[in-house]
Amino acid sequence: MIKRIMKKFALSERGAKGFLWAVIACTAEGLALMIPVSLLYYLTDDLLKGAVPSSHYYLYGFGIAAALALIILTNFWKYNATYFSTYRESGIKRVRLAEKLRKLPLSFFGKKDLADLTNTIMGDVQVTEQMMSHYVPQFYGSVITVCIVSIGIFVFDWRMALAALWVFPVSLVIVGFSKKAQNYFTRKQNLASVAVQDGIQENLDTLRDLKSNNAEKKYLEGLNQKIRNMESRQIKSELGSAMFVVPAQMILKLGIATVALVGGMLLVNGTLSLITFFMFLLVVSRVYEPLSGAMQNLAAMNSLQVNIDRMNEIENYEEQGGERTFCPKGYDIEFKNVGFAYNTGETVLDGVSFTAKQGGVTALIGESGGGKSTAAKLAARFWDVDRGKITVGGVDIKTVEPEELLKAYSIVFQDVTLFNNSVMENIRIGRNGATDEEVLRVAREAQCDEFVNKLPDGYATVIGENGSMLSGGERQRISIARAMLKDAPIVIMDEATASLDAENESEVQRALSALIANKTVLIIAHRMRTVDGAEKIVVLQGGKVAEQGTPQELKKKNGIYARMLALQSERS
Ligand SMILES: Nc1ncnc2c1ncn2[C@@H]1O[C@H](COP(=O)(O)OP(=O)(O)OP(=O)(O)O)[C@@H](O)[C@H]1O
Repeated sequence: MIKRIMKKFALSERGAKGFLWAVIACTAEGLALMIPVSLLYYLTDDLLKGAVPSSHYYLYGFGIAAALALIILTNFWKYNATYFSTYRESGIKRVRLAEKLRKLPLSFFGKKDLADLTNTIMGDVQVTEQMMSHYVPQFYGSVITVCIVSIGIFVFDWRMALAALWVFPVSLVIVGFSKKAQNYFTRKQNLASVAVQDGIQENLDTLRDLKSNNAEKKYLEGLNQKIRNMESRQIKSELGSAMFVVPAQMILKLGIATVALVGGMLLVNGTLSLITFFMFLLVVSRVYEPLSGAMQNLAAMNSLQVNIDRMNEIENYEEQGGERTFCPKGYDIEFKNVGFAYNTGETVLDGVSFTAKQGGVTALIGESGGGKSTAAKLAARFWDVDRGKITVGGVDIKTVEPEELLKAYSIVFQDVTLFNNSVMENIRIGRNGATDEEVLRVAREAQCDEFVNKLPDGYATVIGENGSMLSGGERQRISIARAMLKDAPIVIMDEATASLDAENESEVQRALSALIANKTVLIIAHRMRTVDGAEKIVVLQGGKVAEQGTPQELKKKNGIYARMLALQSERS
């Protein structure tokens, strides 16, 4: 049972137990609320007989006190079981999802956009939290309460019980039928709202380009259309829910009418006592309430499965696994007949084989789109290869847990990511726990000192979101300092010196040569000047290795590299 609850509502074992407990608490509260009805029944019976016998005074007094105490206690229990356990579970869920995202391969993020993922971690968890605390246990609790009360009232009078209870199966069937339609509406509504979030985020990210291309107006028109579409989806979803909820609630209310009608007829032909009739009127006035309330949120409750499915999609996605230990024999990186395609299915690398030797620089060059960045990312297991293998020191990197593997890598990306924190902390990300002195040393070596000292608070200056206060070259130097601090045996650089002016570049190059001594260095370069000192050059063209060798060998070969070299020296 616990396993089924865990699966149905995507709960942890503790959460499933908490949910079961919450349903029991809601049932107990529903039953406790029936005690005053029974007391009223006996009291009316006494009054109809003439007077309340004095021996019953204590009974009623005790009954009222006990009913009150039970109602308060079960209410408190319900509150505790539903709200507290759900909020605890939501916390666990958010952490679990975030933890899972950390372990997912980048191929997953290629399929999902950021707005969609944020929507799942924040939005879907919040909807589930709201439903699991306010409506779902209450719904199940009220259904169980009705079942228990039904047994009781059948014992009293089966004819009246039928008149009172026929409405329950009918309204539950309507609820059941609406599920498919509700799921459809919710899915469409979710897609529309993710499109709006995406649009807003994209608008903010690309504001500068939109303005400079005078494309803002056209973009905003598109965004307005998305917002209108979301509005219309929301209205359709509400209408779709009302179409089922209103009839189901009306049918529930019909139960009171049929009790009055059947009761009146039975009273007239003398087969029903007045007190039983009165008791049924009391019961039907109470027993429909919780179910009718729960139906009000039927739409959200029915569509809860959509939210749960979206969370499960993340939780069930296959992680990049592997050993938690990485003991290579040296750090040579070897590509062996590597083939790879992104989610789009188009082959990006095909039969790529080369070795990047430890203690030397291997430069990847070639036409734009030739697969250089892809090869570098595969070398760090950002994606797994489709064919062939990549080894580091003889160990297939597919067999090593990515977090463990990346401890051996320092990576300087072309598009540097900086955090809205101080320069000092932005560099320290390279090695958690590095002392201020160590950070200052690498910052000096990466030529950061001069520009950082001009900032208002030096190394303590907070540099804005993604380093918005800094120039491209400055951001890149911070990222180089980070890599230096990490001091890992493998260095991957994606045109790391692209944004530096000539003077800075030669200084950073000098610093880089200190960083890369006796390391395996894979550098993606567009400028031939950067790669002239490399031990090996690999030319990638159309996803295949077109040439490889030392710069001298390739110059002699008079092929692609020689042509690129000639072209660039012509330009400069
Ligand atoms: N995340 C991705 N999803 C799908 N296709 C991608 C992705 N990244 C790159 N590609 C495609 O893979 C091919 C190789 O891209 P890659 O970035 O590896 O080339 P590159 O040689 O580094 O190019 P450049 O010199 O312009 O940076 C290109 O056709 C590109 O469109």
